Order: sequence, then C-alpha cells, then structure tokens
Amino acid sequence: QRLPIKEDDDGFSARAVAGIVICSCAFIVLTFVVLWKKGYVGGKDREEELQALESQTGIFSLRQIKAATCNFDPANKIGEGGFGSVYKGVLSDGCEIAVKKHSWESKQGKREFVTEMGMISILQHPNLVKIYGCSLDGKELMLIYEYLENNSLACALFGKEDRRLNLDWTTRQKICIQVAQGLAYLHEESRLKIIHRDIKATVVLLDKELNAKISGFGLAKLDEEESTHISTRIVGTLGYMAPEYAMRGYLTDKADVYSFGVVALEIVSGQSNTNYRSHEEFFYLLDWAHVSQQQGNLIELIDPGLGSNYSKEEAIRMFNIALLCTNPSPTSRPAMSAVVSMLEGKIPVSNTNRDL
Ligand SMILES: Nc1ncnc2c1ncn2[C@@H]1O[C@H](COP(=O)(O)OP(=O)(O)OP(=O)(O)O)[C@@H](O)[C@H]1O
Repeated sequence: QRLPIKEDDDGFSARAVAGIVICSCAFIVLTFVVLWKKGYVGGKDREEELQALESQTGIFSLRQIKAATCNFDPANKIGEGGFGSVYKGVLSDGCEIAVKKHSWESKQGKREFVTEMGMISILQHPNLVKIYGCSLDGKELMLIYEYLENNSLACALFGKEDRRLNLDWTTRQKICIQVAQGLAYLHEESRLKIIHRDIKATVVLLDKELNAKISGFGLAKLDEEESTHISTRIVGTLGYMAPEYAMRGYLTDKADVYSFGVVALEIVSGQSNTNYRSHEEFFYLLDWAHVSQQQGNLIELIDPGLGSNYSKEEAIRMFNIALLCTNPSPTSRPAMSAVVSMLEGKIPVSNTNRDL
C-alpha cells in the first residue's frame, strides 16, 4: 500500500537530471528526423533506419510498442504497479521488453516517470534493472525495460501457488547478496549517491537464472551532502519504511538499509511482512521476529518450505543481519557494503547484542 503524496513537493532534486536526459534524447531524434526528411541522411529504407535510430536513442514510437505487445493484449500483461500496468513485448529484432505504462492524469505518475527515466539511465550495475528507453507518444507515457523472466521476488516467495517458485536456500542466499550489492552500488559506488526509498520484495525482479535486479526507481532521490535530510514529502510502502523517515521525514541511505532488512527477513522466513498473521497480537513479521528473538526461538521462523535443506548457520546469520538492518536507530544500522561482507561470511555480524 503506497502512501499518498502531497502534490506541492519541494524536494524534487532529480528533475534536473531527468530533464537533461530526456531533452538530449529528444534533441538527437529531432535533429535526425529533420535531416532524414530533407534527405541528408537515410538510404533505401529510411523507415528501417529511423526505427534503428529510435532504439539507439531510447525513444520508441507508440506504433513500435503496440506491435511489440500485440496492441497491449491482456494476455501480455505481466504486472500492475501503482501507476499503471506492465506488459511483456517483443521488438522486431527479437529483443524481449517490459513496458510500464504511467498514468498521464496523475501528477505523481508523471513525476515518477521522469525520476525513473533520469535515475536509471545514469545507473549501470548487474543488480539494477536496465532501461532501454521510453515512449512519449500522444497521451501515452511509457518506460521500456529489459524483460526479466521470473517476475518479482514477492511473486516467487509469496505469490499465488501456481506462480510461486520453490526457491532453495542457495538461491535465496544469492538473491539476498545481490540485492545488497545493488544497494551498495547506489549508496556508495555510483557517481551520484542515490536513496531508492521504496525497497520491497515487489521491486526485486528475477531473471532467467534467478539473479536479482532492483527496479522501481520512481521515488529515488539524490543523496546530496548539503541536504538537511528532512523531507516534507514522505513516500514509500507501509511495512518497509524506516521509523525515523515515516515519522520525522529524516531520510538517509539508512532508510534503504531498514527496508532491505525487512526484505531479508521475508527471504529467510518465506513470509510477507505486511501479510504475516501468526498470532493476533503480532501484526507484522518484523514484530514477530523481535518476540521470537526475545524468546530465543528465532529458528521457528525459518521457512518450513525449505525442509531441512538449508544451512542453519547461514539462515541464522541472515536473521541476525535482518534484525541489525532494522535497528530503530539509523546510526546502528550497517552500511550496505558491510551487509554484503556479512552475508558472504567475510566479516562477523557486528553491532548486535541480540542473542538467538
Ligand atoms: N522488467 C520487468 N520484467 C518483468 N516483469 C516486470 C518488469 N517490471 C515490472 N514487472 C512486473 O510488474 C509488476 C509491477 O511493477 P511496477 O514496477 O509497476 O510496480 P511496483 O513497484 O510493484 O508498484 P508501485 O509502483 O505501486 O510501487 C512487478 O511486480 C513485476 O511483477
């Protein structure tokens, strides 16, 4: 359940970056179209050349997208996000794509479209979903991504029974490390430091080999050093938001670390944090994990679907890391690069006094 957004946002620092990216693409296409129409460029088959150029610059025509998705055939619908549907498509060169439609009516939908386009086109990492471009034809506002065959982590872990994947322990461990690596890149390695702000199991997509790629950059924000870190616009998803951000608007990269901790808990338990009902008093999985930890029987939360085919040591370590990441105090949460090393067993799980 996404939180509503006040439309008079004053903290939209990604707009400039996104504007430059889109303007540059539009300028290149426009220049080419003018030259092409005047006959300065283009050979026998100008239509083909224009299409090839469209793909290179990342601007797709509505015609191309309609052809790729069989006119948005409901059979090609693969998901539903907060601002519209997601369709699978195949371009004329055989390349598989995912097309995310954004609502033109909603200001928030347009804002997220621009942020996502700007952010993700400047970021490149094996654990971030790739964007191929966009389509801005008429009233349709669409983002075009690489298609990931195995849907989202949420679907794999707690989707409908026929769509759920029985992820084994090694795969869960790999996915958890890859999400942590993607976040470490955003926070510590990319030229622009970025806070994703909406890390959850539905934005972790899985490719053919079940490698994890982070998507959903519509709420991402630049982490500027001079910023006060106080947001007047609180956005994110209930059940995954860090308390200091949800209650006081205090936003740092440690808010993503908290959300990651919730995802790690979901990976090891196979339960959704927001839907978990184990006991009437305990609504969220995270609450239940704290109670189980106090009672010293955290092990009972490990996904029973794993049977006995998992490493107890690694599962307990993942629980410990998840609880460390969801520490109520942001300064007690580790940096994502440290989380990667802890998950890999290269450094001990530190700053935790939680006994198991
Ligand atoms: N590149 C992709 N490849 C395959 N499936 C995708 C891709 N992108 C999105 N999907 C599917 O579409 C669903 C919705 O994605 P989308 O990013 O629109 O929404 P969301 O992030 O879950 O929701 P919200 O926008 O409300 O936060 C995903 O959970 C996934 O199942």
